[in-house]
Amino acid sequence: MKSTHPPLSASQHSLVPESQLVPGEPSQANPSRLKPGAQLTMMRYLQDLPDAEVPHTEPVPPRFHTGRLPNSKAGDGKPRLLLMGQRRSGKSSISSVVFHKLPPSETLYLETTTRIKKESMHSFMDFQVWDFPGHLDYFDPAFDVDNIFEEIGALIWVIDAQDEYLEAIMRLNTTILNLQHSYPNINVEVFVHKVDGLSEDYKGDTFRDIIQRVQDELSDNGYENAPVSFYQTSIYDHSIFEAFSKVIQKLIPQLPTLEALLNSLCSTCHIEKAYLFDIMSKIYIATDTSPTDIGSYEICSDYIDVVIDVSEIYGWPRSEQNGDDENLTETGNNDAESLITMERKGNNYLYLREINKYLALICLMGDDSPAEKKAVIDYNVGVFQAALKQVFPRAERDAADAPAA
Ligand SMILES: Nc1nc2c(ncn2[C@@H]2O[C@H](COP(=O)(O)OP(=O)(O)OP(=O)(O)O)[C@@H](O)[C@H]2O)c(=O)[nH]1
Repeated sequence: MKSTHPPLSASQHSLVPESQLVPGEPSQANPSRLKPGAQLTMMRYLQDLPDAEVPHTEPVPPRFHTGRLPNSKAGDGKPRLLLMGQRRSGKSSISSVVFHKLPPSETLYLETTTRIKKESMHSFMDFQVWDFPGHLDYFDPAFDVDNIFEEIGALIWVIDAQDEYLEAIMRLNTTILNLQHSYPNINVEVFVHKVDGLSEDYKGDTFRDIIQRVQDELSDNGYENAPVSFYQTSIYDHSIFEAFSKVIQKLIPQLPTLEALLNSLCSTCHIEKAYLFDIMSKIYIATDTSPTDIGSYEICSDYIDVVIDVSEIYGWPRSEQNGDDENLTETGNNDAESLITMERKGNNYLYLREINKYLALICLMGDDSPAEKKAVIDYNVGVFQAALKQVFPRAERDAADAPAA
């Protein structure tokens, strides 16, 4: 079938770079609404300003995604996530729900953690999750602080929003200040947790109050730019997965490349939103740069569950071959089990394609994406998959080495 759509290319950009815009001339995409006279007066006014405010040009270090692990000495690409916070704030529940698929209601029976629980996760990248008991003071001289913080990717601090949180904030502030001193690059991710039990108004107020208290303390100590982020989370909805997705994304050096590839795929195939999911945890490791809403994430995440359930019943052992180009099938997908489904859900088409053992691509398409385009989408997703192989060669190799599922 011949198609008029060009194949996907990572270097496709249709936007005019900002540097090519002539200053003072309205761009075609955004024509000035000022009349020529008014524009002239404004130009003169700006030129005549004796002391126009000059923006601060000192290079600001990247606060969030740095393209490398914030604190990995060994550089082995195995980040460590630390879960810390007060007792009963929900740390073990989070780890069990996200990484072990424990139904949220069963976290009621989890026992309190008494010693540091270390778990290794093997997925598209290997990482460790360390669950800390709530009562420990990690900066006590009895602890080897370097051993704990030396190679971490992110510190996730869990605050129970349904409980008194002042003490939790005090401990968080002390921890951040200590870290700023010795390990300023560690991402601190604050989960304002258990928000499911709060009314909308109270939830917003609590969230703002916590942010304000932490930021005030940091700026009082001269750390305005500390890499601290805040999320509202609950294990009873998708918010915990979405928050974890954002935490993990900051640890993926290839993120900008993945986003560029997904952007190209979306514009080439008229896809509204594309997510690259880690199948095991349902964390999305990248999405295109169009605005994300929790609704589309929820649809995609539920869809993965359905596909996994169905493939457990009707799946087949994947090929052990590491598909060379000449062996590729028409869909370009010979080396991993592939599952393609188009389904109408509301006004959307959903498209899922297993990219390798660990990753699945899910695309949301609007009403204007008729099923006839599927061949083009298949082709472009095949190209995307080939590009991904170069970005994540390790994941592909492991997928091929691993015993058939
Ligand atoms: N409502 C609500 N309850 C939660 C949530 N997450 C955890 N919980 C409950 O909080 C309680 C404590 O959870 P744990 O995971 O044991 O807390 P922890 O921080 O690991 O506690 P320690 O091991 O003592 O440090 C459990 O009863 C969970 O069911 C949440 O998102 N919403």
